[in-house]
Amino acid sequence: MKREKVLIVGMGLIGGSIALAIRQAHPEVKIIGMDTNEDSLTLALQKKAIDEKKDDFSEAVIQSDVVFLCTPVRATIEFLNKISSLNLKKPLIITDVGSTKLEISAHAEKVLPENAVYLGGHPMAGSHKSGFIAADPDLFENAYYIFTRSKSSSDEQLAFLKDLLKGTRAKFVEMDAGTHDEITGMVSHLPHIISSALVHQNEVFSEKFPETNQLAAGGFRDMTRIAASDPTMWTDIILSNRRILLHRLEEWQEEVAQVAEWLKDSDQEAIFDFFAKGREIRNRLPVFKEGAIPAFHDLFVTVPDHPGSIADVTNILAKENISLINLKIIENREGIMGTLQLTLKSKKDLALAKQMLENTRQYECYTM
Ligand SMILES: NC(=O)c1ccc[n+]([C@@H]2O[C@H](COP(=O)([O-])OP(=O)(O)OC[C@H]3O[C@@H](n4cnc5c(N)ncnc54)[C@H](O)[C@@H]3O)[C@@H](O)[C@H]2O)c1
Ligand SMILES: O=C(O)C(=O)C[C@]1(C(=O)O)C=C[C@@H](O)C=C1
Repeated sequence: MKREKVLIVGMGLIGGSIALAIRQAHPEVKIIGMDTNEDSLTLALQKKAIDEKKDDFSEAVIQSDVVFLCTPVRATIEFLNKISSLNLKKPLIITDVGSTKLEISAHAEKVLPENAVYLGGHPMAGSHKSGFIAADPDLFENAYYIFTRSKSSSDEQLAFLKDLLKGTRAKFVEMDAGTHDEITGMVSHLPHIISSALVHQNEVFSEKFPETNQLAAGGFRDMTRIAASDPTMWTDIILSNRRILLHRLEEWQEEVAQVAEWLKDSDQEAIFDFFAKGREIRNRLPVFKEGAIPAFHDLFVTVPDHPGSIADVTNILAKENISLINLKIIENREGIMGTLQLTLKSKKDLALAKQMLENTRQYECYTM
């Protein structure tokens, strides 16, 4: 098996992070990038995550030894269709990073030509951020990276892929595609639906009470961070896992209806048990081991309310060469301190930005 040329289609958050991780562990590998977003490709070239960019998918596949499909699920299925009509002259390993596995792997088994073997992949780490700008070689460190094997794949091919991905420092696990979709439906897809539903409910509510958004504190923010994720990606995911999610949504409605019943009855004991058991279960969840890096690096800075205070903050960062992925004013009331949310590229940049801003004694900084 050769790994001279790797093609990554979709140079966004996940494709970009994979390119950077392969680059770190295997600098000799030639990485070709493809994307419809020119900005992501240009940045990937600048950061040397890829050696070249290509427009012609068929030509790029034919030249490659390994293809990573890192696009939204629907596009990934379309790319499998395109590969099915190619006349491959050498063996090809195809993998993907899609958040669902059953539909993609069944399709790959059905359409792929003789010389191609498919191994499904899904790194269980990510973010609500999109594009190469948010890519990070350490994104998958200590995270689970799930493989769903196709019948035609061999142990040797799986070992080869793991070695190619060793720079991710992820923990590789295997499971069947059906189990994968059940589990991710529960712990990833359902929470994204609930988070967006909460944001929608609040939008209608806040028309009547306009102060609502200013007052929303940690609880609402924690619950709704993932509602800021990419809509194409999430439309594809939930339609691809439709059957399973319809069950989970039914159960969710029962959970919520039960709480409403207890409230109607002012059933203090049942409500207490609900929260007590909830806390106990939440506290039992395994925590990220030392070294695991959250997928985003947000620093919250309280700034005095005077003209030019945002520029003062960005100037301090610029002097240290710290680049910002995003800057958001999340609280700004006249006459009092406001809060800025600065999104930084890495844990290192976050620590440096915090230190520099705190050194001025003008800003209070915190992370969540
Ligand atoms: N974001 C996460 O947390 C996360 C985690 C694990 C897996 N995933 C999965 O990874 C995949 C990519 O997600 P992401 O977060 O990197 O999204 P992203 O938006 O950051 O990147 C996707 C990239 O694919 C490109 N693209 C879309 N259609 C294309 C096409 N037809 N041809 C070429 N390029 C195309 C987009 O321009 C974009 O740059 C999705 O399938 C998603 O389900 C996401
Ligand atoms: O942290 C986030 O923002 C994510 O949504 C990451 C997350 C998740 O649900 O945990 C999202 C989709 C993936 O397929 C895997 C991970």
